[in-house]
Amino acid sequence: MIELKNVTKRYESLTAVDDVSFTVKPGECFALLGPNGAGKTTIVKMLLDFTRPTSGSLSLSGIPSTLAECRQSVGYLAENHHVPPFLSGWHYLLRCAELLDMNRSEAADHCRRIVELIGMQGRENTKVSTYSKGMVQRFGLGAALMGNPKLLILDEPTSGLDPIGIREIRQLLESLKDQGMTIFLNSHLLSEVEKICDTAAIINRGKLLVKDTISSIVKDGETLEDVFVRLVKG
Ligand SMILES: Nc1ncnc2c1ncn2[C@@H]1O[C@H](COP(=O)(O)OP(=O)(O)OP(=O)(O)O)[C@@H](O)[C@H]1O
Repeated sequence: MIELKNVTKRYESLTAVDDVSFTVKPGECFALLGPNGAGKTTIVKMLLDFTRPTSGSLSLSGIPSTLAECRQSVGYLAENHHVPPFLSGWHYLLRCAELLDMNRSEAADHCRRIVELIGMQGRENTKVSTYSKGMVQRFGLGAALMGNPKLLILDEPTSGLDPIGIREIRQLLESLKDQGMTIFLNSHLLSEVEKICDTAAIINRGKLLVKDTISSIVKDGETLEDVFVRLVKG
């Protein structure tokens, strides 16, 4: 589903991503982990073609990341995604659907399905300004799901959320995963990653330290946080 082959990204003298290769298979729930400045967002930006690698290549569903068609089945939720507070959640989703060239009645049918998927039935008609951060994030995820993606790319989906909001997003991601969605997420919340994800990669200063199943990375008696600290501190 996702393949990085010897990807390097330099910003002048800084090597933000250094010869990174890994794959994420269809149906996998994958977390890209690393300390601040490790290169996680730079990898996401290259997958979305917001920036291009200095060398190496990235592909989605076998199609190079530089070609727009590779993102036809991709939903993306940026870190600190903004949902206009003066709209209702329903109107926000409806606007997103209309941007996808659906007519009003198709858009309404589709949005009803999305509202159900994100578990916001009964709350969709109140203004976003009255929502908790977890609810706002659910609507952000709803927008990312609008084009019926097969792959979701989420940059820090639980950033700034309280434990209840974090749990809401986890439950939503678990249900999407059960429906066969491939999920690629950047996160600092290692305990959450351990609960949701099948596989993870840890990068530090642009270099890949490990990419494997969580069960292979985390040995008996350890947590993902223990492994993370051990590998990153070297
Ligand atoms: N446009 C840019 N120009 C110059 N340097 C950049 C640019 N974008 C990122 N960097 C640098 O590249 C490195 C990797 O940044 P990146 O944002 O990918 O890290 P990150 O792992 O996502 O960090 P965080 O967890 O803090 O979001 C950092 O040193 C950052 O300062």
